Amino acid sequence: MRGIRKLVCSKAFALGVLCAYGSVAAVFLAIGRTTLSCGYGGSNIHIQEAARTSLFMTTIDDDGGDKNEGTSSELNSESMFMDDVEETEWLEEGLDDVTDDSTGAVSSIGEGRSVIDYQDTTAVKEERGDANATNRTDDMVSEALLLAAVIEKNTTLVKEWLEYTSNMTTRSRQVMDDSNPTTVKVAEATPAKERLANGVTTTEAYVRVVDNSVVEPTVPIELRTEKAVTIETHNGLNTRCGRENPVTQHRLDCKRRIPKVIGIGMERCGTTALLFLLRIHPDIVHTKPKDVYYWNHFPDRSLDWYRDRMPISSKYQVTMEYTPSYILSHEVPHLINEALPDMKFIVMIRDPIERAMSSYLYMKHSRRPEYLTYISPQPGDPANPFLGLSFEATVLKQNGDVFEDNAVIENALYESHLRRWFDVFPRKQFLIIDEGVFSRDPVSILQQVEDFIGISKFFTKYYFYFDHDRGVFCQRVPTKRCSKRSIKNNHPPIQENVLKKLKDYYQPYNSRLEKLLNQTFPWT
Ligand SMILES: Nc1ncnc2c1ncn2[C@@H]1O[C@H](COP(=O)(O)OS(=O)(=O)O)[C@@H](OP(=O)(O)O)[C@H]1O
Repeated sequence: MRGIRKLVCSKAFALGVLCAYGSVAAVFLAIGRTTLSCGYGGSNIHIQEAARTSLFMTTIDDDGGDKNEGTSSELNSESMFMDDVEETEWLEEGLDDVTDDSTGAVSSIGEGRSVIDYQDTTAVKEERGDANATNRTDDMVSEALLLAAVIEKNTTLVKEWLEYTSNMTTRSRQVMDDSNPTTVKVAEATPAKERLANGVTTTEAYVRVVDNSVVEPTVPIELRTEKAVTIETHNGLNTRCGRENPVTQHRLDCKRRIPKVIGIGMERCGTTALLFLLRIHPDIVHTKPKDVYYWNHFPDRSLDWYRDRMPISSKYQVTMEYTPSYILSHEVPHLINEALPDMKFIVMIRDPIERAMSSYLYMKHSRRPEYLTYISPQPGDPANPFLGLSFEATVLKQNGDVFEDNAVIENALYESHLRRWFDVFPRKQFLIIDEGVFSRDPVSILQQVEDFIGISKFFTKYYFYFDHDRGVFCQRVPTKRCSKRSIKNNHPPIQENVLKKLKDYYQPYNSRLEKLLNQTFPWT
């Protein structure tokens, strides 16, 4: 049965907010009803309505079956949500150039502001007329604030919501209790569909509220506006540590933490892109730049030193660092195991020949001497020995054999590298990702990462778009960002005879890898 309650907030000023809880959390506004307010801390929330805007909400019961359908294909193309999105470039080499404005990202929805006016909570209580009214009122007010924040993209409301939820009574306070690992959490508001008819744009959004005491509180909301409004997602309202709110910082226990997840490989396998896309998850924080090199370059320094390299996180977040060169080390697995035996590891791998070409091009273009010696120990021009050396001359010795000691080749012997780690840690502590799958369908991979790390389910296709010029998926919200330099498959062709030699060389390693991982790869 599909649902049922409809809310209209039109030219007449708004109205009321009711959140009904049962098997679903439902929210609706009613025209001309009691005006409600959130009477906490002496402050009321008033949102003014602009003329000619109507807001129309429909909630759908959870047996509707189609709550999340339609969120993918429609969102895969650039839509009206892109209109006023700023594009910011990011660099492959590091993420430190990227300003993180995703914290509590809120922006004006522009014209067509809707109005919600929350007044007396007791009215809600009377309306409900049952014994649990007080707790429910708290929930209702919380939901109302949240919705207002979602709809209005209003920073003040977001803060109000955070403050309010931290002052909630009984059941909700219990939820916020330190001993309880989960908390009331707003995960997302995801626009799912958009229709334009008779000059009216209708946007359907899904608001996901994670609350460990409410079952299935996903609330689909339909917004109908006479003018197009931009609905974007605000991430992690109550899990991220903000800069300007000491109360919230205290509640979230904001401090630096040792990572729970480390990306250990492989270089040139999309590791920067993975971390970059992961970063919009409200439950993840990561180092900038991504490589820390603690375990392989500074193992004599203390764990406190390592911790100091980490970003500030809340107690609801997971800290990550990604140093792809760790996987090559013989000592690092043992060092980590001694100090942090429960560590989880992410390893990205890729067609070894593609990886070799990517590595070659990267080293060659970087022109850094330490890289150039990797390309080939065969001297060329004495003044600049490796510049201009071809891929073929880099991967093959003068006698035509594969140059197996060369890092461009050797790093892609995934099976032997992984085996050293599997000897030390249980297999279940590793997530192995094929870059080919990641580049085609990053959302499925990001969802696997969510499961692997054990964080909330957040990722949908809404957050990403495919950049046809670069050939890669990029971040869509809160701002549009993409790799500056990545142009996928921009590799020069490899001579047939060299390609065959490389395929033959990697073949036994690749089949051992498939056995080790009990998994097949298109490039084996
Ligand atoms: N979104 C996305 N999806 C999939 N793959 C992507 C993406 N963005 C970048 N790339 C490709 O990743 C390659 C760089 O890998 P790394 O970031 O691991 O390189 S590094 O080790 O940190 O230098 C590099 O590969 P090549 O272009 O073949 O060199 C990038 O193109």
